[in-house]
Amino acid sequence: MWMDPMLSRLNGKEHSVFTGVAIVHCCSKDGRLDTEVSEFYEETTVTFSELSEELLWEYINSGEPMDKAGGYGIQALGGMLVENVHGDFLNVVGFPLNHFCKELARLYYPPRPEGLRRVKRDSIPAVDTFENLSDTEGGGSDPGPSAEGGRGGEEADGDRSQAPGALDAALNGADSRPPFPTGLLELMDGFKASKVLFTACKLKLFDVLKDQGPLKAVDVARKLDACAGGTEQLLDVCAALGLLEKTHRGYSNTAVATLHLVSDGEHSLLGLAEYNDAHVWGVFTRLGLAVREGAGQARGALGVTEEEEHLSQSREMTLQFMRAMHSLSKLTTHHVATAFDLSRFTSACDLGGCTGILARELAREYPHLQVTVFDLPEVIELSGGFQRGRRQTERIRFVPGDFFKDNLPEADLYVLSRILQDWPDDRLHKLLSRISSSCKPGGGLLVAEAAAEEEGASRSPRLRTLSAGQPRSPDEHRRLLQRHGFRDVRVARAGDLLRVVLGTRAAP
Ligand SMILES: C[S@@+](CC[C@H](N)C(=O)[O-])C[C@H]1O[C@@H](n2cnc3c(N)ncnc32)[C@H](O)[C@@H]1O
Repeated sequence: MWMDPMLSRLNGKEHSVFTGVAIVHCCSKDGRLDTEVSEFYEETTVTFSELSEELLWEYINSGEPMDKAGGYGIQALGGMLVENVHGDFLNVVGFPLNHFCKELARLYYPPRPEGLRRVKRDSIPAVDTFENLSDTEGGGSDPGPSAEGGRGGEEADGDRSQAPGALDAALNGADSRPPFPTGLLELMDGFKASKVLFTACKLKLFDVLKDQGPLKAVDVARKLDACAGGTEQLLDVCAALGLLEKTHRGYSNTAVATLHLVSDGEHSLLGLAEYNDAHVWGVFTRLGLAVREGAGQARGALGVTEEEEHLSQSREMTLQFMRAMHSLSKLTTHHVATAFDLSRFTSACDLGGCTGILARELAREYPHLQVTVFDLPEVIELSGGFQRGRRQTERIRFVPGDFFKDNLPEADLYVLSRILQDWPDDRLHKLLSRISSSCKPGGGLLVAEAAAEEEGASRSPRLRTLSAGQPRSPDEHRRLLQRHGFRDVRVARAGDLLRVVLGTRAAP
């Protein structure tokens, strides 16, 4: 449409572009036509430049129509009309393409329940913009004053003019430029996404939205007692990361956030996020020092297990560690307890059993099993806090001790869940040899460890701690148990994260 009469009214003003889009998804089911309508709204603010009448006429006389689908053309000469865009640039040009693509992905590729949806890099707002966190308007793309329309103009039209060299290369069927290093750039940016997630968790953002969402940014800021500009940017990045939903009514939690990021959820991973932020983040910042000077010089990043380093520290840190282990274990205990039929055993001892969460699952799954949780005294002392609200079965008992020094409780099944990978070989062999001595012939050893990379584990087990131990292949696990007197060693996958190994103690 021609905008001449409107131009003089917009000159130097701020204007909101508000677009509503409905996606109608149709499919036929048993001869019936099913339809699903997904609607969303996108609001973007355009600040128009203050132009002299002379310049305005230059633009009007250029015959360049503002002919976008209900919006403004900001390409070529149109670029000089716009001073600032706050929000999605494509929405101004007439269609909120970024939001539209996200909606399509949500409709046709819903997030896998166990993982966060990775949103295409282009649509993730630049986290660097957090540098300007004041409440004054600062974000958004700036098409710049150039009469050529700059970057914005090219994107709006999809009319990317090719450099002569590129055209030659295309014609010759050869492009000498290296492929765009998307994966590498994502890797370099990844820590920002983690920090955004940790910060949102720490601020209890997902709790606020769970109880009161959807909320506008300014209301979230008020509830968090935080700066409005910074809160809005945090909310937008969380939305781009698939943690929040943004509509014209405000922000609300996505299903994955409701399930895993609110504090009182049955499947909450908040404890793990808090621990990673408070402890693991610091450990990894010392990685360079640990690599250069060795583990002894820079405790924490290499060679010293997480728990060894911090269990000697404060009670709060021990609790934080236990909350992290507890929330992670909740995802895996059922798989570990049921990977093999353990009904032939009548007593089990979970060495390093922490809060007792696996013990509870074992007791639930095997009604005749008595389970002992054996862990360091400071951990056992705090384990009571994790039993609240649940009926503590009489078949579970908690025993304090050090598995390197103290007598191991008697049991016909010993369990080591996520223990071996944290220890260097000498400690690991010491522990296995102590278990082997305590275990009677016919008894069992059940080991659950992170699956190694080659088995398609969703993330590298090595990355988990960069600790002194190492992830092992199924064969390596088999040999390890055989070396310590266990036979009939069987290996199974336990969900996405772990591998479970079961061996039977041979007669000496
Ligand atoms: C990585 S956590 C694993 C916790 C639990 N097994 C799980 O799968 O979630 C290691 C556990 O081993 C315990 N631990 C570490 N050193 C120990 C020792 N020397 N004796 C007994 N327990 C120990 C820690 O307190 C912690 O609970």
